[in-house]
Amino acid sequence: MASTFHEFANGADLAEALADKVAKQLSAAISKKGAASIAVSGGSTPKRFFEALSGKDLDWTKVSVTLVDERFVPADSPRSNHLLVATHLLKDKAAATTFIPLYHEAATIDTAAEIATGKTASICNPFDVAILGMGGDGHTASFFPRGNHLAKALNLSTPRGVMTMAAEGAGEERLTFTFSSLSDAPLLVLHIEGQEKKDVLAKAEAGSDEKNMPIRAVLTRAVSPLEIYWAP
Ligand SMILES: O=C1O[C@H](COP(=O)(O)O)[C@@H](O)[C@H](O)[C@H]1O
Repeated sequence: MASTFHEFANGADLAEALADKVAKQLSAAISKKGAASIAVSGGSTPKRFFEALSGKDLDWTKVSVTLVDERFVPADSPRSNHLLVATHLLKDKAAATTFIPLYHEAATIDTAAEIATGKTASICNPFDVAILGMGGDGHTASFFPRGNHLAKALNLSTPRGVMTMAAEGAGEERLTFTFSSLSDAPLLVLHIEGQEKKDVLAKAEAGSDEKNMPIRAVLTRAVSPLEIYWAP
C-alpha cells in the first residue's frame, strides 16, 4: 500500500498537526458508530504528541486507548509504556478516556497475552487509529529483528490480538499486537523524528528482508495507506 511522507519544521509542529489529525479521526468514528479506539506506541518519540492530543476537545468518554506494544513489566516500572501514556496522555481532557493495558500480572507472559487479547477484542477490529514508532534497528511495535515469534506476528493471517516476543535487542520480553491487528487501521501512522530515523527509514525502503528490518512489513504490506510523520 502507498505511503505519504509528511515533513514538519520541528517536533512541536508535528505534534500539533498529528494531534489534530488523530482528534478528527476519533471524532468522526464517534459520530459514525458511537465509539472510537486508538493504539499508541511507547518509546521516547511520542511524548510531545501525547501532550498535544490530551488537550484536544472531543468526547473522550467514548474513546478507548491501548498500546501497540508493551514490555512485560508492571505499570509503575520506568520501562513501562503504560507509565509513559499515563504521564503524558491520560490527563487534561483525555483523562476521561478508558485505557486498556497490555501488561497483566500473571504467572506467565503467555497468560498475560491471552488476557490482553480478551480485553481488547472489541476495540481492535479494526482500531480507528494506530500510531507506530520505529527503533534504530528497524523494529516497530515489538516486531524486533530476529524476534522469536516474528514470522507469526507479521503474518497477516495470524488472528488479531496480542502475542509475546523475545529478541536480543528488546530487553524485557514483550507483548505486542499482531500486524493483522494494526495494519488495517483507517488512520495508520508511522511517527519518527530525527535524521537518524530518516536514514533508517531510507535503509528499510531500499531492501526487502523483514527479518532484519520488520518495519518493511508496514512499508510494503500494510492494508491501509501509511501516513509517515517526520520532523528533524
Ligand atoms: O521499544 C520501543 O521502541 C519503539 C521506538 O521507540 P523510540 O524511543 O525510538 O521512539 C516504540 O515505537 C515501541 O512502542 C517501544 O516499545
